[in-house]
Amino acid sequence: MTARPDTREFFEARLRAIGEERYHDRHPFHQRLHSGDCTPDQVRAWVINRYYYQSRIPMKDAAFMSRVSDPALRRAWRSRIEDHDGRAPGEGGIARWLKLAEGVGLDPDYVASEVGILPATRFAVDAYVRFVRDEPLLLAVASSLTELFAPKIHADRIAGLLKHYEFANETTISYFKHRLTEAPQDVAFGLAWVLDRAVTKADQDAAARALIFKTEVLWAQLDALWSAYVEPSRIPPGAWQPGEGLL
Ligand SMILES: O=C(O)c1cc(C(=O)O)c2c(n1)C(=O)C(=O)c1cc(C(=O)O)[nH]c1-2
Repeated sequence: MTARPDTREFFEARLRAIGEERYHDRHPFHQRLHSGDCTPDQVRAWVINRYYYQSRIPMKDAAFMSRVSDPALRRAWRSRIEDHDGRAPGEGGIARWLKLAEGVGLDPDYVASEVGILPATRFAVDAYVRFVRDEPLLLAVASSLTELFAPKIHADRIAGLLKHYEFANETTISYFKHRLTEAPQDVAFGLAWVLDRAVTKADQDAAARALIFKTEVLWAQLDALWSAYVEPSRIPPGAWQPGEGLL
């Protein structure tokens, strides 16, 4: 006998519970960052490594769209690429991230060169891009649903950075301000899409696992940062050394 699927409401609650338990707002690195306890070099390490995640998001969205035959789904998805790449040079999330990089004293060209990224960051982020490229579309969309939990972390980050760090101002936090409006639109669409399609127990279980996988992609990046740049600091060969890539 096949197991009975969850109701739509129960399944949504199950997805949300995954965020409650596993989203990276619970990671000690974020708690340190948002409460003002990171040193300038720890903030820089976060900005450098997180750039790699940012840079791969539009690539994974392009990989996703390349597999979609439904024009309506592509139309709904494509704003994600423009959010990050902008419509002209100097616009969009990647450019805004590089403003943050400058604000913390990093040369944006160094950050954009992707030199010095931690090995585990690269592995985790590349695994996300591959997952979205290779897995069924339902799981690819489900893996984006960590964005359900992102507005809270972005709001906490804006407040925490403005309160505790001199570099924080309208320009340097503008990436996060934009995400406050972009992410809820994206995720409302993605959530409805997943809830409409994950109607068997097997699909619901697989979608929940995809979301867990994504929380692990995010968590692993912060574990890597902690291990390299917080006590006891063990910077892997080839990764960014404090003092490098400064303005
Ligand atoms: O600052 C964060 O904690 C955070 C988390 C996530 C996320 O949950 O994956 C994203 C973002 N920010 C973000 O800015 C962003 O553009 C984004 C896109 C996606 C995605 O999976 O498509 N996640 C996230």
